[in-house]
Amino acid sequence: MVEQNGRRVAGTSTGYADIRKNPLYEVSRTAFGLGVVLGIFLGSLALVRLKNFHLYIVFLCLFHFLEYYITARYNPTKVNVDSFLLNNGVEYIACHTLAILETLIEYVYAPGFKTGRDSRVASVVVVLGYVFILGGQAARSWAMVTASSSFSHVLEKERREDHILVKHGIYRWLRHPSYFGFFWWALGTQMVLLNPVSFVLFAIVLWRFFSARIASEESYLIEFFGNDYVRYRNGVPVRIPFIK
Ligand SMILES: C[S@@+](CC[C@H](N)C(=O)[O-])C[C@H]1O[C@@H](n2cnc3c(N)ncnc32)[C@H](O)[C@@H]1O
Repeated sequence: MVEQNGRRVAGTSTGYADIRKNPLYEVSRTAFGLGVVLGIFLGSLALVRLKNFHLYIVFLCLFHFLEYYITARYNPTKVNVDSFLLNNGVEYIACHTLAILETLIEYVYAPGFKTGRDSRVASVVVVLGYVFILGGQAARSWAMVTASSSFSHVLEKERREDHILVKHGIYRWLRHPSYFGFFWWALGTQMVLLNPVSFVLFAIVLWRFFSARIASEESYLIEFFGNDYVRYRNGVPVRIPFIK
């Protein structure tokens, strides 16, 4: 934290964003685009039957906006246009495209099922889905704020000077809170959409991804922090099923 015009500003304590990696026209265009899509889907909510689909798009826009915003605010030296995570790999785009297709196709053939009005079980799944989305987003954002300059969207393979082992805040209860948040957030999106096929697909793709990612991330963290990290790893769970 540093003082700026009498205000405590968290982000600037670690330096300034590199303007060359954050072309203003591109950042403003992307943020504007996300805002427009969010506005259209939120604004038309009252007019449509498929409300959960509209809310899914709203939460998707909010997620991508927050990825950039929190990085810019709390980790400014690492922020760049990719921090929106809109280019989050082919699998990510394919999964969301399939999820949208599944929603629309099933809506055509089983509109009652898709709107969740057919059964009590469906209503419970949808409510639980919103809990996962909100809880997952909160965990991810909180992790990014807590870890600040130790957080990076790209896996660090060499230790930087300002990289400290984070064990406080949400990291006290969860070893990989941003992955935990993303995992449950993404499953929550498929629950509110009542997408059985995409739910299974998301679970498999995300589990495989995070299982491999955590294994390689932890081998670097042990290299960086030695026994401190081993002790931390032994005491704090991940809370993604079947990942120790
Ligand atoms: C995308 S961030 C994810 C952080 C963490 N895995 C999580 O889910 O909140 C990846 C970077 O965070 C760093 N990292 C992960 N856990 C850390 C911790 N407890 N303290 C400091 N850095 C950590 C890794 O070195 C990696 O470069």
